[in-house]
Amino acid sequence: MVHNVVFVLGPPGSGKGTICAKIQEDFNYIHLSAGDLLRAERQREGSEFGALIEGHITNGTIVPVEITCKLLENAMKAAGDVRGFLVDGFPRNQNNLEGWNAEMTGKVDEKFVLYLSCPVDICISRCLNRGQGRTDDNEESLKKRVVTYNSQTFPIIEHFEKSGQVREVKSERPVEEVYADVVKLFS
Ligand SMILES: Nc1ncnc2c1ncn2[C@@H]1O[C@H](COP(=O)(O)OP(=O)(O)O)[C@@H](O)[C@H]1O
Ligand SMILES: O=c1ccn([C@@H]2O[C@H](COP(=O)(O)OP(=O)(O)O)[C@@H](O)[C@H]2O)c(=O)[nH]1
Ligand SMILES: [Mg+2]
Repeated sequence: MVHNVVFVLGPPGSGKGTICAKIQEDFNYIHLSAGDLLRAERQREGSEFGALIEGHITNGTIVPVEITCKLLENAMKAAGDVRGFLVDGFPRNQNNLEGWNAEMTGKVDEKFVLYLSCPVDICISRCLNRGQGRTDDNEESLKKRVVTYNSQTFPIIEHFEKSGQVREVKSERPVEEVYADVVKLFS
């Protein structure tokens, strides 16, 4: 079975998780947050990757694609017959993109990339107020995450832009306004 996939990218705090949860509610798309899958794997009893994942998350660096892609593919297989998947926060760099293409080509139909763009100062304050007790929502980690986003992840958005696959929605606005524009992409 070929899985429909929409990538959801944007800086930390741009609202990827929030918007994906709303899309999942209103459309038969399943939200797969790569970050959430990694945090779950980090906690999993007997995981051999726990410490490695924790190090990357605290440092705002990016976990090797072999780990993340496997978690994503397992989640897709477990979901059964749905309209598609919102792959939230992935691919985050060239390694992720190449690994995903090598493993998933022929298994997925990439519909488009939803890019939530938002000024970095707003993103940082949102993360600092997120209140989810994450080990990376602090000034030090956020500084590193923004450097990683600018140097490694934004070039991936530019890659998709070259083939006209990017749908940008400005997300510094209130959630309702952002979501009203996002809905048009799924209707
Ligand atoms: N449009 C918005 N306006 C104000 N706050 C928002 C908006 N979208 C998300 N938030 C809040 O900002 C924080 C980060 O949102 P989240 O969805 O976790 O972003 P991301 O997954 O891109 O890091 C959360 O506390 C969320 O409630
Ligand atoms: O495909 C991914 C997704 C996330 N991460 C790591 O998990 C952290 C948090 O990612 P998440 O998407 O949850 O952060 P958000 O953008 O939602 O704040 C990132 O900074 C990375 O360290 C990763 O290595 N690969
Ligand atoms: Mg998120």
